Amino acid sequence: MSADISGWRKPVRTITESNDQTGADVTDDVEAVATNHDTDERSSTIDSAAAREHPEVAETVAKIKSLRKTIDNIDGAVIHLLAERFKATSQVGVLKAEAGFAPADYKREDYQIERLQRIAKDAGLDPNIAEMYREFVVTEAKKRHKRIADAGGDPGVLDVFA
Ligand SMILES: O=C(O)C(=O)C[C@]1(C(=O)O)C=C[C@@H](O)C=C1
Repeated sequence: MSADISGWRKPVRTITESNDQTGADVTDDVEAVATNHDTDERSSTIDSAAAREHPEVAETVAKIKSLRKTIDNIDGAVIHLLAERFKATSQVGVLKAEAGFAPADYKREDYQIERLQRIAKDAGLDPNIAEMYREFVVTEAKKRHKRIADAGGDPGVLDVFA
């Protein structure tokens, strides 16, 4: 069974391109600023074509493209780290199910919250982002613990267990 990720995608979007922006900032002067009318979110495709068509922003496009390489490297590393984290928590889920422990351990979670808040502040990261991350991974880990327990400790119920 493969994971159903359809819920993670944005629903069908009605996007219209607008070339008649009147605002003062650079993006408004650049063509192909599209607006998603479901969310009112504006979007600009920043690529080589944009740089060719708008030489006045070519330097900015080049800087963004360079930063995107770093962003892609970081995203790849984060996915690898998440894979290792979920492999470890799934093993914890099996051990908990076998021993009859509940999926959650709130004392452990309190320690994790305090620790990650401290690390985030030291690292110059908004602690709210650290908490959003923690809440996401721990909630998902507990859902998997429950699925394993409901299957009598069999991790085979998970889509991926390595
Ligand atoms: O450490 C545990 O007991 C786990 O089950 C792992 C984990 C986590 O994802 O870090 C998940 C659920 C618990 O409430 C606490 C922590």
